Amino acid sequence: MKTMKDDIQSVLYTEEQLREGVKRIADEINRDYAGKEIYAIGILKGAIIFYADLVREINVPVSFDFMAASSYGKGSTSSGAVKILKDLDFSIEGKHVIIIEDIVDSGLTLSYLLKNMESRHPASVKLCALLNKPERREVDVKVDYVGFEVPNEFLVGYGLDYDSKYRNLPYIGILKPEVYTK
Ligand SMILES: O=P(O)(O)OC[C@H]1O[C@H](OP(=O)(O)OP(=O)(O)O)[C@H](O)[C@@H]1O
Ligand code: HPA
Ligand SMILES: [Mg+2]
Repeated sequence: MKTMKDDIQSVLYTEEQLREGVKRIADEINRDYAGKEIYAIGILKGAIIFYADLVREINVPVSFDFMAASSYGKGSTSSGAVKILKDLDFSIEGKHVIIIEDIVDSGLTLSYLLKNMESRHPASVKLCALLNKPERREVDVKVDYVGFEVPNEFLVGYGLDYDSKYRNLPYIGILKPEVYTK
């Protein structure tokens, strides 16, 4: 029987490496936000696994909220348009917001979300992404907290999908090109 693993060319980050990366980011956040409270906005669906692991390493109070914004359909490249599919539940006015993403690729999603959040008058907004793929950047975005700089390959696992699949792989792998070019 064919398994998800058969579609993976190689493992880029093991569970252990991901744990270390998450811990490194959390340590920075704990240092920067000591004595404050955080309003953590997870971007559905890709960020949820990273989000769940990250918040458990943060030692200041964290309020949870989520947004769904989609720029990708079935393909492996961005369509350019960002659409809000689910908005925040609460106001972020006067709050210290951290936007939590799994990956920054073209930067379109995060740059759109950053502008959108800033218009709601939070006390501060920072961007946090587990993965950064700078080679594919189309718009400039400054990511404040990054776990790993990744090569220009299509990645899946630990929340990242292709065609809604592979999100539940516990590691991050490079998807075999024949899976998305066929
Ligand atoms: O920098 P960009 O080129 O904008 O790409 C990054 C975004 O694309 C993916 O989400 P997607 O829109 O595919 O939805 P998902 O999180 O539900 O997988 C990923 O989770 C980021 O949110
Ligand atoms: O490499 C990727 N994998 C999955 N989803 C993505 N969205 C942007 N880049 C990627
Ligand atoms: Mg996403």
